[in-house]
Order: sequence, then structure tokens, then C-alpha cells
Amino acid sequence: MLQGKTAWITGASSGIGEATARRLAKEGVNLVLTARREEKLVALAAELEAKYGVAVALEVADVSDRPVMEVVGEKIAERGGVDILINNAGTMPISPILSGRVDEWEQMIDVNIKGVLYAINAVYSGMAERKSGHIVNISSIAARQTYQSAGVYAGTKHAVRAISDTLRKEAIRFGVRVTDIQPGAVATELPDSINHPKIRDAVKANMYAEGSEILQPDDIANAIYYALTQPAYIDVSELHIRPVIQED
Ligand SMILES: NC(=O)C1=CN([C@@H]2O[C@H](COP(=O)(O)OP(=O)(O)OC[C@H]3O[C@@H](n4cnc5c(N)ncnc54)[C@H](OP(=O)(O)O)[C@@H]3O)[C@@H](O)[C@H]2O)C=CC1
Ligand SMILES: CC(=O)[C@H](N)C(=O)O
Repeated sequence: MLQGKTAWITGASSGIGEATARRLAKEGVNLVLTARREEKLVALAAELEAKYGVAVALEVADVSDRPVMEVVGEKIAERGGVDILINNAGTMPISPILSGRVDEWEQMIDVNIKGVLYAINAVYSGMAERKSGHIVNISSIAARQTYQSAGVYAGTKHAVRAISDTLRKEAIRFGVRVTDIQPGAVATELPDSINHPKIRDAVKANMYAEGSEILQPDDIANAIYYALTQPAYIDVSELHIRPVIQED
């Protein structure tokens, strides 16, 4: 069903993005992979091309850098556009609001909100012209609720969910589908982006407590695959996936 299509995955150098690249390559999807860590992208691209025979283009790109994202969009357009955008890159340097880590608030807003918008802007007009496309935004369970210390992160993910739902409504007449994926705790490098030592330790202790089984990146890649492979008349608008043990 996806064979021969092309997908752009942001934040493909680790975690959910990397797992999704593997999942889609296995289905014969050609890929455009972006992130900041070039060596990770190079290794992944070589592996996927050799294993699955798909074409993989890569671009080193910070999603919060608007001119860079515009150039990525132009290169994608020159190659004929993409059928799928997996808008996944994100960061989570959380802390209590009283700690006043304003630079980190700005970083989360720049990466998690503006980065998502820049990627949409880079491909949406092409999809609309071709009357075909699927945009998958990775928000979070934190798009629906808030947690102490995660006020700004949850704010960015609430924004992504709102953008997804608005885009879904606007995109109907252009034949473009939109899905907002809302994972709970997934075992990835994300907690390493927390710079507040006490909060980072607490988040990791909570995620990796003995006997607690949290989600794996492949679980989210499978959810994305499900959304992408539904018949054309179905829009999987939101998927909210948590580990059984995660109450909130
Ligand atoms: N893990 C979890 O529990 C959950 C994660 N999510 C969301 O899933 C998404 C993926 O995170 P996850 O896989 O968990 O974490 P990872 O830290 O493993 O992956 C984050 C990815 O985003 C990229 N990235 C971060 N900052 C930037 C930037 N400025 N420009 C470009 N790429 C960037 C990283 O690449 P590089 O450093 O090479 O640039 C990396 O590939 C995020 O949006 C996150 O908020 C949602 C709910 C739960
Ligand atoms: C708040 C969560 O549970 C989630 N792990 C996230 O990182 O968004």
C-alpha cells in the first residue's frame, strides 16, 4: 500500500523517528531523513538502502532554523515533493516555571511548535496542488493534560494538537489527511534533553522503575503505519497511546 511512496521524517536520528524510518523503509517507502546529527543519519540511510533497496535522501537540518527549513522544502519540491510528512522532531527540557529557564522555554517553543509549522509549510502547498498527502504530527499525551514541571512542554504539545486539528479541517478539500499521534512514555533519548538535574533524574527513575513496562519506539512506528495505511476515506485524526501502567 505504501510501496514507492516518499516520506519525510524529521528527527530521524533516534527514537520514534528512527523506528518509523525503519518501519516505512521495510514497506518500500523512499525516505527523506532530517535531524542535526549527521553521522546518525548517514549510518541509518546506508543501512536502510542496503537492507530494503529504498532511496534515502538526508539533510542536516535544525527544525527551528526557518531559512534552513525553507531550503529543505525547496529541495523536496525540486524532487517532486513527498507523499507523507512525519513531523516528529522534538525536545523536552522541562523544569518548574519558578526556575525561570527562559532559554529552554524558547527552545521548546522554537523546536516543538515553530519547527512543526516550518515542516508543514515546506510540503503542504505541494500536497494541496497534487490533491494528495498525509501529514502526521507527533504531539504527546501532554497535548491533553499537564504535569508539574512540564508546563511549557505541555503547552507546545497542546499547540501541536490544535494545529493538527485545524490543519485537518482545512486540508479536507485538498485531499490531504492529517493525524496527531499522542504517545505516553516511550523509551527514547528524550529525557536526556532535560537539563534540570533533579527533574531529569526523577523522570528517568519514573520511566525506568523496576517492573514498569513502557512503550518502545516501534510501538509508535506501528501506530503511524496503521494511520498511514487506512483506506482513503478514513482519517485517523488522533491516536492516544500509553503504557498500561501510565495513569496520567
Ligand atoms: N519519548 C516519549 O516518551 C515521548 C515522545 N514524544 C515526542 O516524540 C517525538 C520524538 O521524540 P523521541 O523519539 O521520544 O526522542 P529522541 O530524543 O530520541 O528523538 C528526538 C529527535 O528529534 C531530533 N531533534 C531534536 N531537536 C531538534 C532540532 N532542533 N532540529 C532537528 N531535529 C531535532 C533529534 O535529532 P538530533 O538531536 O540529531 O537533531 C532526534 O532525532 C518528540 O516530538 C517528542 O516530544 C511524545 C510523547 C512521548
Ligand atoms: C509526558 C509524557 O508522558 C511523554 N512521555 C512525553 O514525553 O511527552
